Amino acid sequence: MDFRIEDISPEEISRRLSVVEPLTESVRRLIDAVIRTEVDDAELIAATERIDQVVQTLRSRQRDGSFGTPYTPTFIGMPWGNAAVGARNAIAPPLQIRTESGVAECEMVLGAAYEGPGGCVHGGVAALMLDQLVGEAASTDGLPSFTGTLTVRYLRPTRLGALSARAEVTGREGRKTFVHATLSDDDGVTVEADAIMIAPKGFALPGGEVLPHPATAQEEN
Ligand SMILES: CCCCCCCCCCCCCCCC(=O)SCCNC(=O)CCNC(=O)[C@H](O)C(C)(C)COP(=O)(O)OP(=O)(O)OC[C@H]1O[C@@H](n2cnc3c(N)ncnc32)[C@H](O)[C@@H]1OP(=O)(O)O
Repeated sequence: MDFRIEDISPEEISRRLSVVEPLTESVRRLIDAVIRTEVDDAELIAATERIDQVVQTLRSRQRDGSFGTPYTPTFIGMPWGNAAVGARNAIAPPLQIRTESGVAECEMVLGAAYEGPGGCVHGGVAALMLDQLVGEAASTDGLPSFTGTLTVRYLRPTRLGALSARAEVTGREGRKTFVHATLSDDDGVTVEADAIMIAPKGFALPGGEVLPHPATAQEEN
């Protein structure tokens, strides 16, 4: 995993987010509109041309490859291309995750873009959201962890609409953190998951230097 440092202030992060988050929301509205529109073919073709013009403008200056996760020197992460929570990623579900020691939770409203079985949330989307939540719950002590194993049980279909999710650390063993998570609608839990999260041994800087992971350092001492 590459580890890139970008030396910017929290104020500069907020300024950048204040510009890109409305853009991402606008693209989310576009995705929903494309799925649900009933305009005629001529309007669809005209819309395609207008959207392609916007894409061309955005591509006039573009980074190579993916966005990555830059960190500030004080370890504020900027995972803005992330598939689950990226502030610049309109295909990410709209999640505002809150964390406290060993716990991560959020409410969300999922629309047409997240459909699997008719009218219901796609199982992969449910797993994506729970994967992110278990990762954030496991990382609340500042030791980021990878998902080693994620076991998901779909108890009943999850209707699209207003939902909530919660993950809680249930145990730790060396570099392993055990986390239980649930996705719920108004009638209760629809999906539950158990994860074994593993703190990696270190982070590779672009130059090849590896920063030791604090949990590994504890193991070695
Ligand atoms: C810098 C500051 C940041 C600040 C804070 C930021 C917070 C930021 C929030 C992030 C939130 C992310 C949420 C998204 C989470 C993903 O989506 S992560 C992406 C999906 N996962 C992956 O790509 C992981 C791929 N796998 C790997 O990289 C490696 O296999 C792993 C998981 C790092 C383990 O490798 P390793 O360290 O070499 O493991 P190893 O030494 O063999 O084993 C260590 C222990 O783990 C066990 N283990 C190993 N693999 C597994 C496994 N797959 N399943 C179960 N147990 C396993 C072993 O049995 C062993 O157990 P013990 O013998 O100690 O009891």
